Amino acid sequence: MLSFEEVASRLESAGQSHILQFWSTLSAEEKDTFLADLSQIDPDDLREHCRGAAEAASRHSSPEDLLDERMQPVPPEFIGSVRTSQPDTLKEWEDEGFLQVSKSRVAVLLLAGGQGTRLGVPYPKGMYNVGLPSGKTLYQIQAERIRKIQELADLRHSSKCTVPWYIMTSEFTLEPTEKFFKENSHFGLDPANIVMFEQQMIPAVSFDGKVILEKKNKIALAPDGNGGLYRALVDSEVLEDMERRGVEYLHVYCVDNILVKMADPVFIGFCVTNGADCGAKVVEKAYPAEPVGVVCQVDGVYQVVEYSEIQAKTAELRGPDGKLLYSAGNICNHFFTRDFLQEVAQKFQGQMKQHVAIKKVPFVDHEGNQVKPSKPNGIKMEKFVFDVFQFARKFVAFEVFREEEFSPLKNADGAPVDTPTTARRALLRQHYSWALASGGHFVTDQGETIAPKNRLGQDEDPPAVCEISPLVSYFGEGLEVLLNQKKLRSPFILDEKNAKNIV
Ligand SMILES: CC(=O)N[C@H]1[C@@H](OP(=O)(O)OP(=O)(O)OC[C@H]2O[C@@H](n3ccc(=O)[nH]c3=O)[C@H](O)[C@@H]2O)O[C@H](CO)[C@@H](O)[C@@H]1O
Repeated sequence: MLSFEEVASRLESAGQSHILQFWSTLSAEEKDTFLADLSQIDPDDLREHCRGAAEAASRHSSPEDLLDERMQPVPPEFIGSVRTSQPDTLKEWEDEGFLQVSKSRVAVLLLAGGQGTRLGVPYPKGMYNVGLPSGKTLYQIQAERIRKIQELADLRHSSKCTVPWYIMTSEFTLEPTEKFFKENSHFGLDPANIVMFEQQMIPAVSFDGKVILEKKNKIALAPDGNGGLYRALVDSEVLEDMERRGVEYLHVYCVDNILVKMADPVFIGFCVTNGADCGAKVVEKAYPAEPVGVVCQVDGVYQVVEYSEIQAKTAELRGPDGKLLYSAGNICNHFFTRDFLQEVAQKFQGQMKQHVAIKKVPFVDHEGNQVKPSKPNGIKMEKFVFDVFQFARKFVAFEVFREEEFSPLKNADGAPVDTPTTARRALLRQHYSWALASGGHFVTDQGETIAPKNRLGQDEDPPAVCEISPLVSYFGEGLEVLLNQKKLRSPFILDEKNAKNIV
């Protein structure tokens, strides 16, 4: 730890002496922790960060910052699609994916360092229970899908494979996530195959380029965006861990999509077969203002233009077929080879774009009072995970059906979309349709038939409640033998235990 004089001189050289303005009012203990925090900061990096943030904020949304004029849609022939591909082709991709999984070459990597501000819960989003009959949280669902995909690959190839689970957390989410996993016995997974690591936190900056003080002895810090992944992979030696385990392919995904197909063999197989080093799953965008990034080209290079950075008039453009021109909606499910990640970490990480977010950042005023601002007062700089697509030798996009693979939890109930209610409904609709397709018939508690409904309206709950554990079926497979010609009493929960009793 540096001395007070050393820290003071470093902060002065970075133009940030105000950080110590309350020093004389702090207790000995407060001084100690503050000094320890400040000793970690490199003055050159800090000066550069503050200068860059203020400059980027002043340019924010200025015409030269806009990408709209330089965008082109992805040519349809560059998108693989579950919708348009022949069943044989899909099966070939799936076989290839399962082969790679069975050889323990595939890992999943969860981006879980976000603060989940829109959902408004004080704990990590993965711990959220959307109110399924089983009460399972997002983390539990994901863990069980990993267990199932391992089991399915082992059955096909008589293997004993592992799909390691890498989890990127931040200062906000690491401790509660670790605790939650321990309390839940890692949901039946071997803890040796769960690797949690932390992304970097960076200071929030005022519009005049000064670090914001959150408390008298604490600067306001925020995670550096999900693109902080690439630095964290190096800092935490995660790439070495992957190499040691023989992992070659990564499925990177965001925490809040209740329908996420962990280590999806079809997607992995599609990317591997096409020799891609980088890939993105997309769904057709539902409406122009939907808050999803669009996969497209900018100056001929593949990238995602984030929903916060596209102008409404561009998002509303339609092609001759009447469909949105920019319709390849990013669902934050990416494929990377380990080699590609290695290359990004070594060569390109420093070139990644910094995105500006103007936010309300709580601060202390000159008198030392804590203030919650009513309007935005600070700049947070973020990197985005998809900003490495431009460095890929071969980038591919893969279109999947929204109702099968995408229902994100972003907002609290009461909002019109992406809430606990819509996530729960999406999962229960899927499981209901799997049960019907497997020949099951739903009945009420009194044994009366519930008329099956093969087509449900967009916001419609299924007429019967059915939840199928991922430990029984990963994506609808293997259910005929359990459910065909069976009367299923709603609410029907199919878990490992009653699956054994049925057979
Ligand atoms: C930058 C990015 O990927 N944007 C995508 C993200 O938007 P969206 O704005 O919804 O992104 P979120 O803020 O929810 O973050 C996505 C994921 O990244 C994680 N996270 C976020 C910030 C951070 O510093 N560290 C971190 O790990 C979050 O925990 C989450 O798992 O999902 C949408 C689909 O649902 C996509 O259409 C957007 O293109």
